[in-house]
Amino acid sequence: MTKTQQLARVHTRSIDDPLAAAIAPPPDETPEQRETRLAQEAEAKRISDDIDERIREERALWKKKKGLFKLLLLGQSESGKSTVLKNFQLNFAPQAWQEERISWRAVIQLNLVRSVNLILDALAEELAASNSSPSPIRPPSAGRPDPNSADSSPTATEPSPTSTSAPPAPLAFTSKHALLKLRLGPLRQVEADLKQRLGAASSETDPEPHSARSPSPYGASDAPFESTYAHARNVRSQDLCLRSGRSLRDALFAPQQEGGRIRAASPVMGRTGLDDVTEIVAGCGEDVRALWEDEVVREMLKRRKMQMEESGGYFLDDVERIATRTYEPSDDDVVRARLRTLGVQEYSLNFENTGEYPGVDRSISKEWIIYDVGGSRTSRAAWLPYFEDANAILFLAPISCFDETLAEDKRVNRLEDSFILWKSIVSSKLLAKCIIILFLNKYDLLSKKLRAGVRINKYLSSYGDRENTAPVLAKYLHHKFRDQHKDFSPEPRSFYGYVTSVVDTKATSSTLASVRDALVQKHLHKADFV
Ligand SMILES: Nc1nc2c(ncn2[C@@H]2O[C@H](COP(=O)(O)OP(=O)(O)OP(=O)(O)O)[C@@H](O)[C@H]2O)c(=O)[nH]1
Ligand SMILES: [Mg+2]
Repeated sequence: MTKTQQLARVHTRSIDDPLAAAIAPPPDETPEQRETRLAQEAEAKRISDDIDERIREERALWKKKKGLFKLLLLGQSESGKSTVLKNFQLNFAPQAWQEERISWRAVIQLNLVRSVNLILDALAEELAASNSSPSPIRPPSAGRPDPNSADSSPTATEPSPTSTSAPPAPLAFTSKHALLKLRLGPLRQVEADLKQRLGAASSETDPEPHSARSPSPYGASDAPFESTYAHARNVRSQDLCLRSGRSLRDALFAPQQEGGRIRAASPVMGRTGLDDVTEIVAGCGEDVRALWEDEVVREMLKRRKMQMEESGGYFLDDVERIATRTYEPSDDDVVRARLRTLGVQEYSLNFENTGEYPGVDRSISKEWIIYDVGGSRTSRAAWLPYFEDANAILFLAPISCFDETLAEDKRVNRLEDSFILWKSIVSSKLLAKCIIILFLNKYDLLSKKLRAGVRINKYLSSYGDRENTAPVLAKYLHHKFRDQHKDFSPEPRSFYGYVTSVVDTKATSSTLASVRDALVQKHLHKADFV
């Protein structure tokens, strides 16, 4: 057959066969175009093979996971779920923990910088207000003590704002404060760049759309999953997806989402690279310390009720250690670092160097799957699909929050929200066979708050005139949660309740050891009888 006859046959076939026609190269293709086309086809095939391979891997993993012990961490946002996950790794997979510790540096830097910028925002407002008032800012030497010198305090020469009912004296800002604000200006760009690098999880909240709210926070149903489930269409897709990670870093550092596709957190930053960030933060260390230790700034924060020490990712007291060029996070830093969880994060915990339980299936004693979830109200619809498969639930109720409201809905008291969630979990038929463990968390913050004079019965009238102390409130709440567990569980089951401060890694270590023992024993016991 001649070349012309061959071409004619190809042409005829392509007319007969629309698929062949669609994929046939253009008749007038140049050698360069052909090269580009072949390269594109090879790349498309590589991507397709990759996807097939990933599907095969996922299937194999899923088969393997079917027999594994699955623990679900549940509770409202900022209750301490991810902190518990970190404690699990610190205790039971220390080698993996050490390998990943350094990756937390950017999160800790962001936590520190975010706190500084919050203070600077407040300072900027105050300075703008005092500039427009009749008594403008004074230079530090204008007859007033330097607020930074050890033996002087602006409040020492002024009546205390709380001692009389008269309006408090204006805050004694000086040009030093304006200068600090100016010199710490670069931290705004650092915050923006770190946020860009770490993705959506690095922003604290996304408020619920008003349209998703009923007049009462939970409507008539009293079931947080159902009411939020109904609003699932309003939820951003990233709040509903599962991200699995074999490492803690993968599980906690949520990748960014773009048009439904997951993109790994970019190693390339905005205007400042990671080393530049460390450099800038180190350069600002001295000024951050001066700002944080300044008496006028402290008074300003007090008047504005900004309790920096109680917010997640509090590192201001550690600025001297963190704002250095050679900073490496300690175990405690990583445990205290705050990064919001988006969607559901799957983490596979391989117990290193821990004793086997004699006669116990290796899958229960050596490897668990832990699901860490985003706790904000809009994220809760994503929990439901994991209920069916869960062997155990660890529920966190932060008990220091009796006088606080949810970040996503200021009308809802946080303790009340925890009770409603707890009730719906213990009464869920899907979870009837699940072992449920309760952590009454943030006991350290509760003690601090009560020592500072906050009255419990002002927020919790049922508390009556019981002693206004942390042990008494913890016991009171323990009984309340236990009673709900007893009254609403679809079938009788044991109650495990612990009072915890999960940022205290030493105390948490022994709690987790007994939790693990209880879970393994209970799981086996149940397996014998089903
Ligand atoms: N002082 C103190 N801080 C705690 C305790 N538990 C958690 N925290 C801090 O509270 C913040 C929130 O904790 P996370 O573990 O991130 O909370 P979460 O439940 O995972 O929150 P979401 O991911 O938003 O659902 C972090 O900065 C923790 O360090 C505690 O017992 N005491
Ligand atoms: Mg979390």
